[in-house]
Amino acid sequence: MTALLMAIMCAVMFAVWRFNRNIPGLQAWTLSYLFGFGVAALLLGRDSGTEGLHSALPVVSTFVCIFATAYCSLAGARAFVGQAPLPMAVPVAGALLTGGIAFYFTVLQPNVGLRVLLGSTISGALYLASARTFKQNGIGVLPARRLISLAYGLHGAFLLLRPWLFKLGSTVDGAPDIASQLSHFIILESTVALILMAFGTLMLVNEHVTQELRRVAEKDFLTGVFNRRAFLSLLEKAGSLAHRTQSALPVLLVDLDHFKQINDRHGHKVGDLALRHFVAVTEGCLRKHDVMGRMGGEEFAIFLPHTQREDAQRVSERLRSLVAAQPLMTDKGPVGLTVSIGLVMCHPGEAPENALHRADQAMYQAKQAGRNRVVSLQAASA
Ligand SMILES: Nc1nc2c(ncn2[C@@H]2O[C@H](COP(=O)(O)OP(=O)(O)OP(=O)(O)O)[C@@H](O)[C@H]2O)c(=O)[nH]1
Repeated sequence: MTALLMAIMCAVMFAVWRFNRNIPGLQAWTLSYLFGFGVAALLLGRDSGTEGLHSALPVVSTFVCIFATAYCSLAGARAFVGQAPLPMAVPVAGALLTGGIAFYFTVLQPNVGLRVLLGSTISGALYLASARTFKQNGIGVLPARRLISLAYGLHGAFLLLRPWLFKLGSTVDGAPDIASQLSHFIILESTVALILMAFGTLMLVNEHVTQELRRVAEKDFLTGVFNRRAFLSLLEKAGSLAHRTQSALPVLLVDLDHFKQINDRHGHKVGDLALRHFVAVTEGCLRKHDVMGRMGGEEFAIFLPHTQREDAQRVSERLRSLVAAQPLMTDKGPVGLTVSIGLVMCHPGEAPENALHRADQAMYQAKQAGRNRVVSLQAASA
């Protein structure tokens, strides 16, 4: 039954991976289930009484497959949360060590207890490391990470305890019966843990796809900042929050100067690079909770929550001078950029579109006054 379940989960994981190859970690998790199926098939061989598992090769293979199952889970977790892959030497050394332990305690110094203790400790530690990887990366906010981290953690802890359960079982009356029941329990536990992990993995896939869809719907493809629609909706929310506290919200409209000339002189590709460069410079100048969006073409809007007019004025000036001081470096030399900025305060109760319209007027005045400057409009006209 376990082998059948593993085969089904393996096929499901493979199908999911085949259609979602860009999801980090999924390939490693699919491999993990493949090795898990290998373990179940090898154990099935033993249950049906084949000769094989009495010799060293199947025992070594089972141990290496158990190690590979656990290692691929960790590799998947690391890839999913964006950590660098471990050097290839780590899994190779781990597989050799596990295989060596299995061989040594099967052929040279037969000792099932020590063999199981060492093998379980290695894979238990790997599952705990997988749980820790998710715990350190957003477990609090994302339910899929909570589930998979719990499944990895519990399974890891159980693997570490397993040899001691056997030891305890062997000291009570009716030891052979207890050992056999423990074996069945262990297989049951592994099956349940692997099913939970598979559910967790599928939920993670769902989380990733949902985040991707949200990103595509909300973000500007070229620069990665919010698109116009998403920016306006965030501005509306921030505006109503500011309305509750009766505070004004600074809104900036930033337009790159003579951008058409950059495209004409250096080509559209350099124009695109210039837009990205501008966004990078701006993001370096803003705080974490400031929000930026691309309104279209070479026009961007920014709002600065919890900021007074004087501070917003300082931020605008700093942004203007930073952009002017940091040209885009290309193969053919630096390409200078400047921006014209319109700054207004979105007053409590004012519609975001109206504030943006006023910021646009301020920006237009900055253009008219010679560009590369900030114009701040004082009062709402609506
Ligand atoms: N490379 C690139 N160019 C773009 C993009 N979107 C809009 N543009 C170009 O941006 C230029 C904007 O030109 P204009 O509206 O005349 O403005 P400008 O040249 O910046 O002049 P001022 O705003 O008056 O300083 C046009 O040539 C558009 O083709 C884009 O995504 N990539």
